[in-house]
Amino acid sequence: MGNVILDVTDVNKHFGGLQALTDINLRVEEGTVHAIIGPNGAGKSTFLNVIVGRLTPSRGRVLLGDQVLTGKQPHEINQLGVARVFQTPEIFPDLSLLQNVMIPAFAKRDGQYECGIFKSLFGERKIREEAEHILEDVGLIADRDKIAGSMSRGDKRRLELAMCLIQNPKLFLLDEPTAGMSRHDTNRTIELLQRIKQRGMTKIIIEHDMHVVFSLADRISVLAQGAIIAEGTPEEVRNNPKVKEAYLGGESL
Ligand SMILES: Nc1ncnc2c1ncn2[C@@H]1O[C@H](COP(=O)(O)OP(=O)(O)OP(=O)(O)O)[C@@H](O)[C@H]1O
Repeated sequence: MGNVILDVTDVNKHFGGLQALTDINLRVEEGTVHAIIGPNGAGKSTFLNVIVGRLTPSRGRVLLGDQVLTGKQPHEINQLGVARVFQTPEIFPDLSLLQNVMIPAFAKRDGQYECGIFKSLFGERKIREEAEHILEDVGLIADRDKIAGSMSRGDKRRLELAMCLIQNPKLFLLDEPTAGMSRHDTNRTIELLQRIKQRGMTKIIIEHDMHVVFSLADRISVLAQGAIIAEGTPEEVRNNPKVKEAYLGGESL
């Protein structure tokens, strides 16, 4: 294995009596796309929430490079280079698309969202140019002055991708990036993610759509009832009988 960027050791999470994650061990190699799949309620979102600091594990440790993430606040983890797109896009609905993409760049420069935009305008032009470049990349440049809240759901999700990309994260977490999208928008998003894959950004992607998973993933981990039941290349996972069993009692992927 090359450089490990994310190293998860023995992570457990319970909610009261419910064991949502059991002894999760996962290593993600720098520059790869690692998919996490599994039936509804398997623990996928819980796992992402542990990585980004929204949930504290009951036991275990998460490292980004040599930095310990466990116990840090979400904004601290974000500052260390972890960005995430959510199932429901988290955007600033009253601002333009361009402003939406510029804000995380100011926040990264100034250390926090709250005061970033009001701080010195030094570097603003550079940030604007970068934001425009990224809007072009995600196919939204023609709409840069539109109000974000007025865009379609698919466009909002692409906007949120752009807001993460401008941070140039070390690790990019995508929670069902194509959920609710038309086939056309899904394919555009796959193309976009393939393009950004070439830049070498490490990604973890949670996805139910196997077309998306098999188009993008270098490796796949399969979660079922809070435990990893299989891990390997897409071909290995596709042919694993335990995985077929976890999905609807043997139906093939
Ligand atoms: N905050 C919480 N409090 C209590 N139980 C929770 C909480 N969050 C998740 N759970 C439970 O933990 C289990 C794992 O949920 P999680 O949302 O991580 O699964 P998932 O694999 O992401 O599912 P889906 O594919 O449906 O999004 C479920 O049984 C869920 O009900």
